[in-house]
Amino acid sequence: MEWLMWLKGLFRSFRYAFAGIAWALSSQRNLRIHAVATLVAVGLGFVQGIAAWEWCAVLFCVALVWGAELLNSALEVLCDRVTTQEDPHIRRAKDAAAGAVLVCAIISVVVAAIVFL
Ligand SMILES: Nc1ncnc2c1ncn2[C@@H]1O[C@H](COP(=O)(O)OP(=O)(O)OP(=O)(O)O)[C@@H](O)[C@H]1O
Repeated sequence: MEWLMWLKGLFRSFRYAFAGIAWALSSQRNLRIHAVATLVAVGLGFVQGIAAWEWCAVLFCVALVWGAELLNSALEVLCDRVTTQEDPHIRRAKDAAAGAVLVCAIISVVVAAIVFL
């Protein structure tokens, strides 16, 4: 029955992860923008009948941006738990995390232009 406990633990960690995504989607405006961009990119992919390597590039960018935004959201929550007072360290941490999202988003726009235009 050890494998059953292992499976239960696995499903529990999936549930936590989905809860994190649901929370971020409901509270983070930028993630909802990424969700719309993802639907547009996947829709365009089907309409244009893009090649397998183009799907790989598009889906990699989708994962990159969603991952960066989710980590950015996690960091924002932690920062706000530390302090909501003006603090230069918090500002740098939040700005750097936002910068990571921006880099991923810019690269994704370039990849989308290469694949779809
Ligand atoms: N406690 C703080 N001390 C100093 N600067 C802060 C603090 N909290 C936020 N900031 C500044 O405000 C910016 C926006 O922070 P905020 O927590 O409002 O994120 P947000 O607007 O939800 O960002 P995002 O659009 O990336 O989700 C930060 O990048 C940082 O420059």
